[in-house]
Amino acid sequence: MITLEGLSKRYGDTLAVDTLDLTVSPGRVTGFLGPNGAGKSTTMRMILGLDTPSSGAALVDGRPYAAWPAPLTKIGALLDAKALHPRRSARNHLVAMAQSNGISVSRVDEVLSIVGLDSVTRKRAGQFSLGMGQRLGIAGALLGDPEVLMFDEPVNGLDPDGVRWVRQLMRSLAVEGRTVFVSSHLMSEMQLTADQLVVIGRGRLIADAPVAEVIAGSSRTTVVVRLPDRRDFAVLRDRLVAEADRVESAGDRLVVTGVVAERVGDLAHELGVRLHELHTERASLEEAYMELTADSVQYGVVTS
Ligand SMILES: Nc1ncnc2c1ncn2[C@@H]1O[C@H](COP(=O)(O)OP(=O)(O)OP(=O)(O)O)[C@@H](O)[C@H]1O
Repeated sequence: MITLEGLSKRYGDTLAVDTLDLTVSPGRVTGFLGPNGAGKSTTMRMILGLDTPSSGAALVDGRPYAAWPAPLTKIGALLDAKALHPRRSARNHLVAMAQSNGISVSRVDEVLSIVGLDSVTRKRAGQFSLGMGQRLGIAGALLGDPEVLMFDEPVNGLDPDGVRWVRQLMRSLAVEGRTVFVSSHLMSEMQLTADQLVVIGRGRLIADAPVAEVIAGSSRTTVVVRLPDRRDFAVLRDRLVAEADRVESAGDRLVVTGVVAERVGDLAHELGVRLHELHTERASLEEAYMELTADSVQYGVVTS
């Protein structure tokens, strides 16, 4: 489990992270989203003790990262895939990490095989492609068989096969009961991978909810009702106007925002009106995300 308690970080005039309170729970993949400059990397660096909070605390299973005697066995992370010694081989890079945390060398070969780098273990890390570097970084995160895993943009530079592999890996780590905290700008990928979403903007928490809830909360998620009878149509429309956020008429259809399909069905039943169709059109995660973060985009393009 990762716990943030009033976590803040100030760099000069910039409040990069602003009093974040958050629990990232085990057994699920938690997506960490936010526009450029929102404070995601800074938050992750503080969790790993690479940056000192200006106030508040970032705890891994109740203790700061540095308080764990062999931290790699508690939390594994991929932050910057390029942070490698360029002349060291993939294997030697991992052996050095293992030795500093009392991890057996046999585990190095195990993780190289898990990430599909067994054929290039002697190749220098400096000659790796971006995708191979990402795989090596993921191998490093898995090295200590930790309960908590954190990945900053793990699919960056991976081909479609690699992207799918990372998705399956994250899912299986969560199924094993681990805490998986992953940042990404790829909304379609997050929609497939994450169970829970944490969205921040300008360092502040905007949302912490299951993916389905974030999507359901979007104004682009609508309920569509089709009624064959004009009088029924008017009766249901007038009733919905009283409790929905928006009701639009489109031919023999009503398009309703802010009321779930179950409620529309119950109302139709109560009013004795006949329906020929009732379904929900869900927003994509990207649409829901854009709406949530519209006010916190630091480098957005101004349109009129
Ligand atoms: N070492 C630093 N010194 C000064 N300012 C910094 C430093 N690191 C980050 N910042 C600032 O803090 C804010 C948050 O940056 P951060 O990199 O954490 O955002 P992010 O959400 O990870 O962004 P991205 O999606 O672009 O990676 C930004 O305004 C950034 O310019």
